[in-house]
Amino acid sequence: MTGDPADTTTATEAAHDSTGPTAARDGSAAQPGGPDAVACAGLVYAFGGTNAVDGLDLTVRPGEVFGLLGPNGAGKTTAIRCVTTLLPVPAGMVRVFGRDPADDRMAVRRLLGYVPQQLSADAALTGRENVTLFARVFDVPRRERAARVAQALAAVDLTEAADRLAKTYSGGMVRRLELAQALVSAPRLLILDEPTIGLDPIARTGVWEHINAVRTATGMTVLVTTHYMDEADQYCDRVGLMHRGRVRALGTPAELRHGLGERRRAEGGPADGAPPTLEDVFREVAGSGLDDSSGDFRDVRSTRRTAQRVG
Ligand SMILES: Nc1ncnc2c1ncn2[C@@H]1O[C@H](COP(=O)(O)OP(=O)(O)OP(=O)(O)O)[C@@H](O)[C@H]1O
Repeated sequence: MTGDPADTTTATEAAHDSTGPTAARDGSAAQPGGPDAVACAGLVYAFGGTNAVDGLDLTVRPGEVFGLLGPNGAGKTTAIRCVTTLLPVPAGMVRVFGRDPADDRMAVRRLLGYVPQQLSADAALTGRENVTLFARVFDVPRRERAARVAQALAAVDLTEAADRLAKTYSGGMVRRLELAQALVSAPRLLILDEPTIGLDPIARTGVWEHINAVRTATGMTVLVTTHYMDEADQYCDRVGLMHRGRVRALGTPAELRHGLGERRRAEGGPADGAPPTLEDVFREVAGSGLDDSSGDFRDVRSTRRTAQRVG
């Protein structure tokens, strides 16, 4: 995650960057022949003289769960911030369901729900109050609000805990509460930045199960960033392996793993060697560029901060 001022996302800001719950607002599950959920071509974003995103080409198809993978500092958060309109697009192209954020920022924002790495829930409010706040910010009609909030909380299994203060929640519950906040306005595209960072394995599974259940129930598109290759392998339809600002390999996890297996066989590798993992694929595409020096102090510090606040 970054250290720029835009990162100090408050609950209201995050609400602003997010959009809602259950069935997508316009009933839009994947539309055959419709525009891609996200399309980026040649996207570049620089901090000072360094290109954090360096010619990113990326397509997320309607209705899929797409994982953007990469180590600290790969440029995932910066790319996502361009898609969510939090950062301008200085060079290259970004479209969200065919819309250009530069033409109509608010129209793009209304299409998406965003759960940033930073805390977007208010510890001093109950779960229900937190989700209601987002429902108000996103203009969920007053007469529908209570039902929609209850529905979003139920979708993430927080009905029983809904009237407890968020500060009494576990890390996994906080993450699920943030998911409910993003779902309450029924977005077409749900964007999650490191949704499971800092969670224990059971809580991580719980978060993914809820993401998948919501996707199945609504057909919404999900774009998720993660460091965890095993999670992406298990839960994402397709993944993009990002390194130094660009996607270096793209496909379903199985395609990428099998492709590496084929290359190893063609090069005369041991026939009985362990089948490649997604992490092996990543190491291959990143080559010598993937080592302990990936990311800088800022990246590691922000990751730790995120892990601490949900842990
Ligand atoms: N505000 C900033 N000022 C200067 N450099 C920045 C800023 N934000 C990010 N960077 C740099 O841009 C690069 C990409 O950062 P970004 O946060 O997009 O990566 P990431 O893949 O999301 O990493 P993480 O998983 O740690 O969040 C890194 O080298 C980072 O240090």
